[in-house]
Amino acid sequence: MAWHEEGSALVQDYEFGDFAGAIRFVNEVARLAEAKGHHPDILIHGWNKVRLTLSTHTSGTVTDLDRGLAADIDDL
Ligand SMILES: C[C@H](O)[C@H](O)[C@H]1CNC2=NC(N)=NC(=O)C2=N1
Repeated sequence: MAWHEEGSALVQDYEFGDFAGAIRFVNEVARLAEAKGHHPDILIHGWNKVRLTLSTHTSGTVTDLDRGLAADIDDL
């Protein structure tokens, strides 16, 4: 999977083996976001799927803060 632009945001979709796997991933992302002070929109759907949407609230655009968080999420 890869990040792609949707509107003025970076988006990536994930699928896990089960709901617990999706929640574990979301918790890892949450810890990362808290540490960086920069947060994605997180959608948990379809039992085992997660959609992360990244944009910078203050500008309404994709900034290096988003690109940096995306790269760190890829390293999880
Ligand atoms: C006060 C707090 O640090 C700010 O509101 C942070 C929180 N997390 C954030 N996350 C994102 N994606 N964009 C922001 O502009 C932003 N601002």
